[in-house]
Amino acid sequence: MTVRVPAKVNVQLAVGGARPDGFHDLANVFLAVGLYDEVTVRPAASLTITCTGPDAEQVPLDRTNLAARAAELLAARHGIAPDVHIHIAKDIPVAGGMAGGSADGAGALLACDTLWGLGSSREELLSICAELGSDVPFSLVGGAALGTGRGERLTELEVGGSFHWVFAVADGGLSTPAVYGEFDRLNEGVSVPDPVASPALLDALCTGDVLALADAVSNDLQPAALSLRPSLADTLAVGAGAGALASLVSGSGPTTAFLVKDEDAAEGVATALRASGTCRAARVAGAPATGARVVAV
Ligand SMILES: C[C@](O)(CO)[C@H](O)COP(=O)(O)OP(=O)(O)OC[C@H]1O[C@@H](n2ccc(N)nc2=O)[C@H](O)[C@@H]1O
Ligand SMILES: Nc1ncnc2c1ncn2[C@@H]1O[C@H](COP(=O)(O)OP(=O)(O)OP(=O)(O)O)[C@@H](O)[C@H]1O
Repeated sequence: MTVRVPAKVNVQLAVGGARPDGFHDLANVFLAVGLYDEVTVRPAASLTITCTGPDAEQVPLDRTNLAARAAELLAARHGIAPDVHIHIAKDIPVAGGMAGGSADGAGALLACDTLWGLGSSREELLSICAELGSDVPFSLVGGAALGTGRGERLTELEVGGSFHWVFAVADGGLSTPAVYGEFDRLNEGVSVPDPVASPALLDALCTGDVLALADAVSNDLQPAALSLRPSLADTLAVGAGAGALASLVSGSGPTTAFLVKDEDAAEGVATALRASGTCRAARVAGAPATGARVVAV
């Protein structure tokens, strides 16, 4: 049973002050992009995981892997043993701010639910996703959605066209809690406003207007990611100089995202990024992408 799950970019990430539970309230506009992990599950004597792909050695193969946790949570809810082998074919950068681990969690959940014939409702699956992590519900749903609360409460959004993106993959990852911690440090003594979704941005998604979307994108975690990884400013400058309509850090980074007009512009920006030596790789991807779905039985 194989499930394909997309990466995400946050076209708006408005971050409120730290909550008593350590999380931050968000207005998080997710857009699924066409870079995918594939999660395959098959019956086995016990729960085991393997992973292949360019970043595979950075992926934990124990029970802390979000795919393993998804299988365990689903099995526990149904009083069965999580005896599956999970294989992750990983193409989403690890610790890159593109929700790669979340994609694997959502993928394993859907794959196990299908393999075990449980037929869980969308609501049941989404509630397990929210338990796994703030980004996991969106990995299941895909397309575009506004996430509120800590990002797990989703309202699906209409997208009136397709968008072209280039992603610059950085050397090494950034820890999501460390980036939120740096956000708190940079905002110490400042009254952080409640996060609100931008009407102009939602409108640009709805109409498929790339220029309006480029004007409206924003990421409140970008200053924190740049503070922890100042070299990302060079990558952003290369993409902007090569004609990207918008250049921003993807979520908590360190992947940087470049919105471009069309496929030709994407190739131009990707070539400039590769030649610049400011990133490890440049990947072209379209959006919106569909959420987790079974691709092979
Ligand atoms: C940066 C984003 O990727 C944007 O979509 C997400 O907000 C992060 O989502 P995630 O990786 O699924 O994060 P979780 O696994 O839920 O939380 C990891 C850690 O990130 C911080 N965190 C996460 C989400 C949130 N709304 N506020 C936070 O402060 C907390 O320190 C938390 O302990
Ligand atoms: N299946 C998985 N794939 C990758 N990392 C995982 C997985 N399960 C757990 N992890 C752990 O989670 C950490 C963050 O990895 P991940 O690729 O999800 O980061 P991210 O894309 O920055 O996340 P997000 O954008 O949701 O904040 C890794 O360093 C790793 O220790």
